Amino acid sequence: MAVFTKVSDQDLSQFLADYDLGEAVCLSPIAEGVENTNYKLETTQGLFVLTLFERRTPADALPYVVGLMRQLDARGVAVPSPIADRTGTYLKLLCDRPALIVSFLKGRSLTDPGVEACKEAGKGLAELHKGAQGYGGFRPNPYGLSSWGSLAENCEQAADQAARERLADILRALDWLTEFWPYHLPKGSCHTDLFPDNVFFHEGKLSGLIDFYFSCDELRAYDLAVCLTSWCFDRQNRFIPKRAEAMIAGYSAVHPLSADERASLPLLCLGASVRFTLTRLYDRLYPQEGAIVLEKDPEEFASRMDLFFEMTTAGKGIF
Ligand SMILES: Nc1ncnc2c1ncn2[C@@H]1O[C@H](COP(=O)(O)OP(=O)(O)OP(=O)(O)O)[C@@H](O)[C@H]1O
Ligand SMILES: N[C@@H](CCO)C(=O)O
Repeated sequence: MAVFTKVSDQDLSQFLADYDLGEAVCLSPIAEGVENTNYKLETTQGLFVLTLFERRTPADALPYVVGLMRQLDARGVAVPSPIADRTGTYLKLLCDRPALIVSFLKGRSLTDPGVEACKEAGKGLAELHKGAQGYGGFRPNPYGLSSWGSLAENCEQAADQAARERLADILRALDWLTEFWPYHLPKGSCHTDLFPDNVFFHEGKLSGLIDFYFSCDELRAYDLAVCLTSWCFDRQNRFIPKRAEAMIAGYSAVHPLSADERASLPLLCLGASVRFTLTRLYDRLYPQEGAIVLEKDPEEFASRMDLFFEMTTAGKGIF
């Protein structure tokens, strides 16, 4: 359960006084997530999500995120609608944290998505990329390639023996990535964290994309690689090529994917698995005091990193 910051009834009623959302009925902590504090907020006018942004989501990044969500929402992509207060302000302070209210979306995420769900997710990502076209904001990726070296150094400073061994693999992968990163591929506003837990399904159809707080300008094919790396493994952590095939087909049906982008996918999947191994390792080595949070296992992505390293260095395609 990710609750880093507790909001009292008094804090909440003062906060809500600026909005046209009626009176608070119930504020309940949300049991998923590792990054920010999330509450389900019920008011006399309906259901919402209240997010307080924590250490990986700095206040100066949020106008980009909210602007992107508003554009996607306006273009009919299924994302939560940001809610403004009476003065038209979306981002406010609550308990000394930047805070945002968004609409509550229907549906549930899948814990073990099959081939059809992977296809839908590929389509959903492509709709997001299409809907983001022309967005005027700019945010470099705070957790992109250029950040991985210093994240690894920070991890090294607090590493135990097991972490040290993994860091050696990470550094080896980083050398490869630095040498061959395909900077020339097309960029756009990307989600960069579209894991299965950030995609909702309702009655068998994709019903919502959430958690835009890492959104930034990135290679679009890297965004697809994040999805491949997080959706296309089974519960035993085995890569399922049919899921990857369906996801790429779903994406390509909505948004073009060049031969060059496609050929770069194994390397970009290696990058994505390095990113998530590192941030998970960092969170394990530097836990936040007083936080209620379910730790995510760095090994899950470290073994995916091994697989994509092998694929990339052997010059194999994604299947
Ligand atoms: N708009 C929404 N509508 C309904 N439920 C939501 C919404 N936003 C978030 N949630 C719920 O809150 C949970 C956590 O949200 P979110 O993924 O944004 O948190 P996080 O801490 O950033 O997590 P992550 O570990 O994925 O980065 C989601 O898994 C979902 O159950
Ligand atoms: N989706 C990420 C958390 C956000 O950094 C993970 O599962 O590690």
